[in-house]
Amino acid sequence: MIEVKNVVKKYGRKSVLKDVSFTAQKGEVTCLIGINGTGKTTILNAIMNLVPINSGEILIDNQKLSKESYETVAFIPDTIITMPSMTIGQAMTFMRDFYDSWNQERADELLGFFRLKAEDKISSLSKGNTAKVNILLGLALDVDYLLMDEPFSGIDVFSREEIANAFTDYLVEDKGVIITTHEIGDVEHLIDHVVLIDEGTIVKSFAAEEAREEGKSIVDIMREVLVR
Ligand SMILES: Nc1ncnc2c1ncn2[C@@H]1O[C@H](COP(=O)(O)OP(=O)(O)OP(=O)(O)O)[C@@H](O)[C@H]1O
Repeated sequence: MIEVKNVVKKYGRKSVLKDVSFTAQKGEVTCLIGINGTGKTTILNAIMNLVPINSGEILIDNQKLSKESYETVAFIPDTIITMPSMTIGQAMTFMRDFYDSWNQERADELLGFFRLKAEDKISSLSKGNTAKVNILLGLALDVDYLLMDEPFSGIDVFSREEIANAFTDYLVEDKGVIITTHEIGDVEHLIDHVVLIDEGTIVKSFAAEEAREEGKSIVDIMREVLVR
């Protein structure tokens, strides 16, 4: 379980995260949802210790952040994470050489699943295929937790569906996944837990199943909570 407890982050005098607390369980997809600039990326950066926090605590499986706890987490930002001059195959080889947790069999499977070609150069890929490569590189790591910043942003509906299918497939297995998004629409069926964030504050946190049982979509609840 990843526990974010009472996290405060300021840039200068501006509070970007104001007492943020939530948990993300293994085996579940937790989605941080909020409009642009509301603090979602900052939360992922804080979990990865890429930005220092002012106060609060982040625990991964009850452990404070350490070299060991990081080996159980992979972070996929919303930008190209390998050298654009590489081919997909070269990027996979790079990852294999660099990470002990690289799972070549799963990587090959994902390549087929996303219908990507190993010989294609990363710089020549469409936005959707670039996102798929990022996701492939993250999902091929045998880690317990996967953090993904805006994996569906700006991607056409067909690619979004393919990516969503990878999440519901055995490929994600029992990983704990945290994704951020501002466009929930057609991917809401793959989400287990929703954390709504507005201006650096968690305004609601709920199981997606609860909403479904009440006959509401996540978008309905977002409207109720965020539109004032
Ligand atoms: N390095 C920085 N210095 C100053 N302010 C920053 C810095 N990084 C982020 N911010 C501010 O923190 C706030 C939250 O940014 P963050 O990127 O976490 O939001 P977000 O919800 O991920 O937005 P988006 O959906 O646009 O990616 C924004 O107001 C942003 O301008």
